[in-house]
Amino acid sequence: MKFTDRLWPKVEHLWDSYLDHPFVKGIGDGSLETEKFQHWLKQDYVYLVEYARLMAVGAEKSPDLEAMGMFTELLHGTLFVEMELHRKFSNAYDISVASLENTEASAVNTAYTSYMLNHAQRGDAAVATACLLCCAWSYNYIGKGLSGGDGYNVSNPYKEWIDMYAGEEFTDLTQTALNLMNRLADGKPERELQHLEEIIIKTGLYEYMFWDMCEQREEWPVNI
Ligand SMILES: Cc1ncc(CO)c(N)n1
Repeated sequence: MKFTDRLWPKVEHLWDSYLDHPFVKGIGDGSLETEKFQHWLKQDYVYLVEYARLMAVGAEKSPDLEAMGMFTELLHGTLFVEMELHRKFSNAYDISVASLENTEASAVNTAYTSYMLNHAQRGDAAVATACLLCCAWSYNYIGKGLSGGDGYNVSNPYKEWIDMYAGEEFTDLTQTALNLMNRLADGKPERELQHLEEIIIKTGLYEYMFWDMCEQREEWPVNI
C-alpha cells in the first residue's frame, strides 16, 4: 500500500474541518471581509518564503537526481506560480509587494514555519517531504471543495483564488509532492513511517491554526 493511502484515513477529518472553517467558508461564498483576506495575503507571503526554504533543504538532502528534481519543481512552483497569485492579488488589494515581503510573521506563522524547518534540518529528505506535504495537499483539497460549492461563480471576488488552488498547475504540484512522499517513504521501517505521520498530522493542525489566525487577524497575542 502506498504511504499516502495509509495516511488518508488519519487526515481526512482534518482536511474536511478546513472546509467548515469560517475563513475558508468566507472564501467559498465570497463573504470574507477584505481585511481578513489582506491579513492572509501578507502572512501567507512570508510563510511561503520559509516554505520555499524547506524545499531547498529537501533538494540538498535528496538521495538522487529524481528527488532533487521534484523538490526543485516544487520550489519553482512556489516562488513563481503560487507567489505570483499573491503579488497579483496584492495589487488589487492595495498592498505593495514590498510591504508583503516586509510583513512580520505572526506567532502561529512563526511556530509553524519553525516547526517545519527544524524537522527538515534534523531529518532526511523523507522528513522534509512530510513537512511540506500537507500544505500543498490541503490547499488543493480546499480549492477543489470550494470550486464545487454554491458560492463558486463569477461574482465571487475570491474566484481566482479558488481557481488557482483547484487548477491543473497546483494539482500537478500536489501530485508531485504526494509521489515524492511515497517514493521516499518506500522501504522505511514502521518507526520512521510513524514519525512521518506525526509530522503530517501536526502540520495539519498548524494549518487549522493558520486559518484561525487569519480569521482573528492575529499577530502576537501578547503585547507587553
Ligand atoms: C499556510 C499555507 N499552507 C499551505 C499553502 C499552500 O501552499 C499556503 N499557501 N499557505
